[in-house]
Amino acid sequence: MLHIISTLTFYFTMPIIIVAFTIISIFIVFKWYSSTSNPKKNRPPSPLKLPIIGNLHQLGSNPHRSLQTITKKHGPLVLIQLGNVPALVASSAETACEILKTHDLIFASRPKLSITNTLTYGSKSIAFSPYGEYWRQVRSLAVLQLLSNKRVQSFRQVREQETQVMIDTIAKSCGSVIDLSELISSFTNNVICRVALGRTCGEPEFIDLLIRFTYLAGCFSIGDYIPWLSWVDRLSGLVARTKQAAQEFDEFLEGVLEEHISKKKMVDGDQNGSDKRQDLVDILLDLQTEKTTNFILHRDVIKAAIMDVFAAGTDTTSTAIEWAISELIRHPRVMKTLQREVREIANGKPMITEDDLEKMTYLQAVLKEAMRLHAPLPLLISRESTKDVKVMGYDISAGTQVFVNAWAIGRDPSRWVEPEKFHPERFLNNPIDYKGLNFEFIPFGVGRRGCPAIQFATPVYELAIANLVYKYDFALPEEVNGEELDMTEITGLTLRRKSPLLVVATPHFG
Ligand code: HEM
Repeated sequence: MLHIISTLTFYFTMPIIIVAFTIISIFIVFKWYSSTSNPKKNRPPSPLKLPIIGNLHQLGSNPHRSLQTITKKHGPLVLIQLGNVPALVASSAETACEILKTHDLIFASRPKLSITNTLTYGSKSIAFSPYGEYWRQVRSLAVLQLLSNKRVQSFRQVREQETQVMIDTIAKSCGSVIDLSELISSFTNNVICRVALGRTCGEPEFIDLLIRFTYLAGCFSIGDYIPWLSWVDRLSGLVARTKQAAQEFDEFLEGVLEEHISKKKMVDGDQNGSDKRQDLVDILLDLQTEKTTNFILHRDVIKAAIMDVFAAGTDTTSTAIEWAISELIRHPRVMKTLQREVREIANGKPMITEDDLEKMTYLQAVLKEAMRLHAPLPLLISRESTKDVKVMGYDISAGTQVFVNAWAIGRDPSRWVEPEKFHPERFLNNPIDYKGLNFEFIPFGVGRRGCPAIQFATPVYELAIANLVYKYDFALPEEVNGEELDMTEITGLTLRRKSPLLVVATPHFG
């Protein structure tokens, strides 16, 4: 009897549940669609989207490539939907110019993303802070005090010494296989650590922390796009790992500040003025005590500024070097032409110095070509519109996230002849540069939020590459042909090689 009643109840209630579920689902989808599309507005073309997630599933593991495919079909300005967040994708020089120049002010903010917010003291770093007075003050402080021509010059010795260390380390490999990716990472880390903190920081715990930190800064948090799914980030451990890395980095930076404060007391007390060499922390602490800026340098601001140099400066620079050397190994003709140039100009001296670099026109062309094909930050750093605006005649709402696909723009066939080919000659006798005037070539971004450290970064990688190819001939292990080098990418905070660059280096000078 009981069985019959429960079976009848099941048969009566089941259709009601199904109907209720269907009505609720239709309602949610309808609400979601009407909130993400407004028929009165002239929106840019969009690919078909799924309920709730929109186009999130189409981003894949290499979003710069997936977005290039989408724009090939729908045009150079596309509006996609990432969960609840509309996102504009610009993939041509013209659309990038509209966003980064014509409407620079409206697109000068950054979206608040939970991971970088936790890692950078509540978005206090220059790179991730929203547009406003705080960002203006801290960026102009960095530009004037840390990244000026004079300051960059003062770190010349550090760059030259660390290049020498890298070259000497390779010399010790005695023709065996070396992991050039690891060596290059440790070279850029050493340069940045010495410039920022006055010492190298090769302790395995710190290297591990830096790897975790940069990995997390490039991670995607589902809660940023579909807030009611933010529990997924907690469940996956992303939130806990981010908090842990932020705390460990803070402890490290606190130690660095204390070290510098005690050293400063000793130097100030020493009338003979013993060691007066200044690193970035010294400069920031001096500014804090002198109160020469009308901006109060709280401890968190100093720590966030140091973090900027690590987060924005290490991976980007090492990635640029890694790709350039990879392309050279794959293109023996280009490698030979470059080696001829640097070897003629250096003329047998022990090391190439920064004075030699500007005479090396082919080197400049090689580096630009490598950067065109492998922008270290392929989608720059995402922006956010602060007002409703019209772009190329389309209506873009305030709060839209913006991706400028610098990687796709560098490979746009309407701008570049045989764009997929590594052909440095295209940059010889050609004024195109990455300083922000040529929108077909923007690996450093452009405008108010463009990279403020071009002058800082270029001598680091130019010097490294010039000396590597000057001192050594490179081959792949087991006599594999250079042309066969695997160039698979992996996207994180930067776009890196998936597999480490393993090479055999033979000294050129016996
Ligand atoms: C090859 C090396 C580098 C490349 C390709 C690069 C590229 C970039 C790009 C694409 C952006 C975002 C631009 C935009 O949104 O328009 C950026 C921002 C930034 N970069 Fe670099 N960068 C490099 C090295 C460095 C170094 C060495 C530092 C520091 C010492 C640095 C500090 C910054 C900072 C602080 C920002 C944020 C600017 C802001 O939001 O106002 N970068 N960089």
